[in-house]
Amino acid sequence: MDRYSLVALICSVKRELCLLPTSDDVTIWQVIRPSNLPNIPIVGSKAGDWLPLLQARWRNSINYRAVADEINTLYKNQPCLVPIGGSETIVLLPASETQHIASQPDAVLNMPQPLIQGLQFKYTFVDQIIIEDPIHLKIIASNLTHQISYLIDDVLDETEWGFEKYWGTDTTDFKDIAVFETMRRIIGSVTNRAFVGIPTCRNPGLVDAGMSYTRALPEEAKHLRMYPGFIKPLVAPFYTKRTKAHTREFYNILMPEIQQRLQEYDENQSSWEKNGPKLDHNDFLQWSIVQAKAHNDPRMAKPSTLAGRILMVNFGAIHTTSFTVTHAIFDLISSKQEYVDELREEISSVLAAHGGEWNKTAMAQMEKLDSLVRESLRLHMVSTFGIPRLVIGKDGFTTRSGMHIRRGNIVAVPGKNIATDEANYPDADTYKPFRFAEKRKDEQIEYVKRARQATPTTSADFLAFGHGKHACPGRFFAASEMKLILGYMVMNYDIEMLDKRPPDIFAGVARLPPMAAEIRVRRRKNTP
Ligand code: HEM
Repeated sequence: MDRYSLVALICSVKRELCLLPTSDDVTIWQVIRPSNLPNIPIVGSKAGDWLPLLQARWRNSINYRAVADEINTLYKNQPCLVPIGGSETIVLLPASETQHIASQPDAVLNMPQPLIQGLQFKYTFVDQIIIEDPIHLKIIASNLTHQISYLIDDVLDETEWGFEKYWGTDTTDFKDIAVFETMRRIIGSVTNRAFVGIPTCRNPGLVDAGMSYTRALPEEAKHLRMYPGFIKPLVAPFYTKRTKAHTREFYNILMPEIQQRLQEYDENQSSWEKNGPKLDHNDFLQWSIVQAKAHNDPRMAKPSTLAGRILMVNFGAIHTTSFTVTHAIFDLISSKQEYVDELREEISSVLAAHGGEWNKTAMAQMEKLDSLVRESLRLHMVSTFGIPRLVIGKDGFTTRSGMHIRRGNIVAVPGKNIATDEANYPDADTYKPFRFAEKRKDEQIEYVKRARQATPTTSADFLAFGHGKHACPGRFFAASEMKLILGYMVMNYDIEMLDKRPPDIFAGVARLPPMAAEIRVRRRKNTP
């Protein structure tokens, strides 16, 4: 064991015993303070444990499936503590608290803080101004979402390019395809088409650097979290070498495009100010430049800050979308050929009614395609826990049932269990791709509920995109992108059905698709 790991181990044991604080500020009181956690059952602990939190953390870390089962059977309707290696102990509240948590103000339950602390952004993200002033949230929620209908042609063009490049055009022989590996590349280019435009989006180095950054970050953060705040600045340079290197690669590829756009903006600024901006580029980078120039802090328009924002949105968008599309493909091809046929029928008839054009209205009418995406999100939420929030209110947080939780704790609800609860979804463990499309058509259900079955709609029973004011702002774009990619795939490729779905991978609180699994595909004849 090297000396860094030894210090990390000692610190993590001390933290378990509540002898060390979990925040970055160390005071004597924090060092000797008693436990801040509420006195409720601990998942993974056993009668007779001497150090129940520490022993449960150890057990939970080596068998995460057992944790999920225990929560589902014993703690469905009562709160519990979930200690898991590499993360804070979570105060898991029952499903009945979901709406109450989601509607709390940031000053009581904070959403970004668990993420910022959990991912140790202070050390793993180079430009802190992006964390402090996340204007990208507004750009995603307003520009990106409002521009979806204008971006459809670009997304389709990039989807075609990606499938031809990574799945091929051979209409004679089937070939083996690694689903996740090819999807992450296709989704990387498609998403970046909307972020930085063509040709930069097709640079494989850009997608690779963004994905490698996303992969390295949780691992580095896991090590850093084991240290108390005053040691972190000393050890961070050793632990963050990979994220720093991938950030540099990402910036180097983007810089020429950013410099050129900034120059173009400066040259045209006076005419744009007079006649309104004429945007040759309709993408996230251009919207960011316009926002940054209007901002009163000149640091916002620095090329490195603009590149950092693109890296941040790559981090939020590409892994999540690639995981979901991979799940959706495996779910579909491990089910029934009839489902594929039904989808093709729906897509063909809707496209025929729209002159063969994929547009916003046509896509809204593809309810089975939409339902299939939502069903896979329901069954395979990336994180087992929904809406994690840090209690920052100075008086703590009181649950709907009256339990008091002190400041500094992280609360969440069992998102995965909620999504597979029979009370919410009949036949909950069964994959029914058109479950939500059928609900939309069911006249027995009141109109408002029927209308709330589309993929991006969040609710207390559907937490794949979170819920409340911090629900994923990219979900409208993601839903359209996933529908286009999956729709294009079923219309243009034959895929050999599987007898059995390859199992998901459990990694801590995350549930990932079978990343290395392959399928057999062949381009369909007579496709455009
Ligand atoms: C299938 C794809 C996606 C999934 C499953 C997903 C899921 C999530 C979830 C669970 C959250 C946390 C919400 C909460 O705690 O209430 C979130 C937040 C976020 N997502 Fe997504 N996301 C996806 C795609 C995207 C895309 C495409 C973008 C960008 C275009 C994006 C940008 C963000 C951002 C910026 C946040 C932070 C929101 C905030 O701080 O208020 N996501 N996402």
